[in-house]
Amino acid sequence: MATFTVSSGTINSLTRTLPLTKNTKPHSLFSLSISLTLKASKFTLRASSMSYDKQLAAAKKAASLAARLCQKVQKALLQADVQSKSDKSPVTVADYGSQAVVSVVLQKELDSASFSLVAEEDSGDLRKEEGKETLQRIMKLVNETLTSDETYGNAPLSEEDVLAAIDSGRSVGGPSGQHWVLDPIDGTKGFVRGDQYAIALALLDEGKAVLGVLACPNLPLSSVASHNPQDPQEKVGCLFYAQVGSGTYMQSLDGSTPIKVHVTDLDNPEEAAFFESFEAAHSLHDLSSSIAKKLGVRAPPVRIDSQAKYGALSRGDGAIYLRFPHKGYREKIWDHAAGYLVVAEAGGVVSDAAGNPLDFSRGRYLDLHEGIIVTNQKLMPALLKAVKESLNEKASSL
Ligand SMILES: Nc1ncnc2c1ncn2[C@@H]1O[C@H](COP(=O)(O)O)[C@@H](OP(=O)(O)O)[C@H]1O
Ligand SMILES: [Mg+2]
Ligand SMILES: [Mg+2]
Ligand SMILES: [Mg+2]
Repeated sequence: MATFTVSSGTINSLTRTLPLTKNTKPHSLFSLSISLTLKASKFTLRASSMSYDKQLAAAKKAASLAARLCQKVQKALLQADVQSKSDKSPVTVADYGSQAVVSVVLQKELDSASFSLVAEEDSGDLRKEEGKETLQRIMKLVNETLTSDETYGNAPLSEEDVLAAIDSGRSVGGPSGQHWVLDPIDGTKGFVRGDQYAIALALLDEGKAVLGVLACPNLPLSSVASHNPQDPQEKVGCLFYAQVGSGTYMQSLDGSTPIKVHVTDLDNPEEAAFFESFEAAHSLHDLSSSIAKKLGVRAPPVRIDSQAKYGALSRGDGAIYLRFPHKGYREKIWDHAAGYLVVAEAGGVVSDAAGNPLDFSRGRYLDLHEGIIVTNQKLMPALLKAVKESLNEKASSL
């Protein structure tokens, strides 16, 4: 016989919402409690037995193929002369191409009838007369990438197919059903400089992140701090992935055996290294420096682009990630959903500056208090205190 356990808190909170009167008989309360117990148990069983293995395999394949496309474009971009480097079109080609590849792969691998994708790019500019040449280049690149995987055979996509694949990313997401969330190139500025960038893909189910995949083509497999750029194994890039309740894993982008990763267990903030955006326009470096000073952090900040920061933190390269955008900026869900789950499943904590969890259920934007802070459970109380003090000082100096 199966035995069910349900916390008394669940029953208490359920009974609180029921209309109990003076006339409610003890035996009816008893049967009510039994029926609630069974209902709650059914829910628990369903939630814990939910597996996203099939979606995870599809997401890893999609992100790895998109990474292959981006690597090719970045290589050509870095070899180009100065004049064509200032031309923004290679970046555009890679952004759109990556989005098209991920969309096509997910729809080929999974049930396309219920497919919903919330993604950064749309095809508006490509449908204009001046976008025609760029669209041709994207189509060629997407077809080359897809046929490099033998399972997709030789059925090239038309321009219309590519446009439709990009536009499937127009979903508005929300609190019900399943939605994929994609940033086809996160860290565009890093991509252009030849630095870090990521293909970030997450799955939301009923508003919660349940899968997170980060392909980081320029992130070394060993720690950011200790890696040896001469070692060819260091050049293959990393793939992080997490499924809710199953931990976070990392493998090389060329498919090495995955290893389970965990955030640092450091409890002394003085020894912590902290990450922030490379771009000062994306995060207030002065504010993070004031927070780090309060915590006694000795090392200088590690500034890298994209959600590669979440990946690096999930394996303990650093202990803290601070992100404080300038006033008025609204964060988008594709800039954080995948990174959030990669860190959370590796034992870390991600919250806004007031300690609230991130809420991915409200559509394309995240509504936040001030900024995003990430660290392990031991350091979070001290970090929250330092953040609060620094924000108060900043407010009183205005
Ligand atoms: N003024 C701003 N403040 C904060 N974030 C910004 C910003 N302008 C752009 N961004 C976001 O910062 C992301 C890059 O983050 P990071 O600084 O960690 O590399 C960008 O993602 P894209 O490169 O996908 O557009 C973009 O969404
Ligand atoms: Mg982004
Ligand atoms: Mg992007
Ligand atoms: Mg962008």
